[in-house]
Amino acid sequence: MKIAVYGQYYKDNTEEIIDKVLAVFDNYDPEVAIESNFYNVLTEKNLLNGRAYPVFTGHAELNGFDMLICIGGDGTMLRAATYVRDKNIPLVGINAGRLGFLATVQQENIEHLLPLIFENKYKVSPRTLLSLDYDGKADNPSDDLDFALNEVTVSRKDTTSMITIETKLNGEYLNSYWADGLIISTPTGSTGYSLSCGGPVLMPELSGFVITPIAPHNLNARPLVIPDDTEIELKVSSREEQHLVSLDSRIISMNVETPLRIKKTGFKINLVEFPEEKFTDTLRKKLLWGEDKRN
Ligand SMILES: NC(=O)c1ccc[n+]([C@@H]2O[C@H](COP(=O)([O-])OP(=O)(O)OC[C@H]3O[C@@H](n4cnc5c(N)ncnc54)[C@H](O)[C@@H]3O)[C@@H](O)[C@H]2O)c1
Ligand SMILES: Nc1ncnc2c1ncn2[C@@H]1O[C@H](COP(=O)(O)OP(=O)(O)OP(=O)(O)O)[C@@H](O)[C@H]1O
Repeated sequence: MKIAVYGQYYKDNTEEIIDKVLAVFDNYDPEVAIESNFYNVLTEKNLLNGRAYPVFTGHAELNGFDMLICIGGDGTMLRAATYVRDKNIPLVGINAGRLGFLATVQQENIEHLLPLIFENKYKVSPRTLLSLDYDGKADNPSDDLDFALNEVTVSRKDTTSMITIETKLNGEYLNSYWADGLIISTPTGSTGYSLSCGGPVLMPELSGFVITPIAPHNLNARPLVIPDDTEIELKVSSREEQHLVSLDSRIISMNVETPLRIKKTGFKINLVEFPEEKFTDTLRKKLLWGEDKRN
């Protein structure tokens, strides 16, 4: 089995996590490669116990891998998705962060859950992504910035004034939101930013997106669930010349009045799901649905 390992940060608890992961590797003897920046950190801190591994630097070098193990929080998982892209490599997250909604393996469960990967005792949960297109995109040097696992968001820039977001679905006018911004969320992203703005939680396998306004002053505007084969067009007008567009954690400035075309990508990201860490378990544990004392 060929395993890629990705992480962004070094913290005090990294050593303990790496020790546990390496112990599982020792038992199952996979071929391992580590993302080069993370590898440098791990070797500098002497966390690999003198072992050497091949490195990878980007998406193109991940051909032939069977799994990407991501060590970090949800932000690191979102970044890891930019390495996997359309390669169909299952992605599993070891939560070194705070919430870890997408990174479902807790530190204390590494020895128990990671072996299940090698014993083929896991499922994959295919996740729909959103793509962004606009005239002039090819001139933008950041080619990472054209898809999102969580959401595409437009928001105001350099102003406290609201922006107006003209929204069309499959070419037909829906609404002009007068708001701080607008979120187009995937089912995966429905538990992230969209949820904070009053959006519904979508089950991961649902074929839908959510359009959630951020603090709309049209008080009747509510989050809307749409079929995921819809092509969404947004056009922002503002007192400023630019507004922001974000795809998950990544953000760019965009000239106002630029038509933004958003639709489902032609590929999915396969998140690993273990029998005892299903989406509904994560909902209860991470969003604390089970914490109401009356339950
Ligand atoms: N007000 C908000 O709730 C808000 C604002 C901005 C961004 N976000 C979310 O943060 C994401 C980017 O992450 P970051 O690490 O760069 O920002 P960050 O450091 O501000 O972390 C955002 C928080 O959102 C959680 N999160 C991310 N994706 C999630 C998901 N699919 N389900 C449940 N929780 C999730 C993370 O665990 C983290 O605690 C965005 O894609 C967006 O969903 C949320
Ligand atoms: N490899 C790692 N080793 C130890 N700690 C880590 C590692 N990666 C991330 N962390 C911890 O997790 C924090 C958050 O990580 P990350 O940005 O990936 O997630 P996040 O989006 O903030 O979400 P979450 O709420 O799940 O932590 C980091 O600041 C750090 O404290």
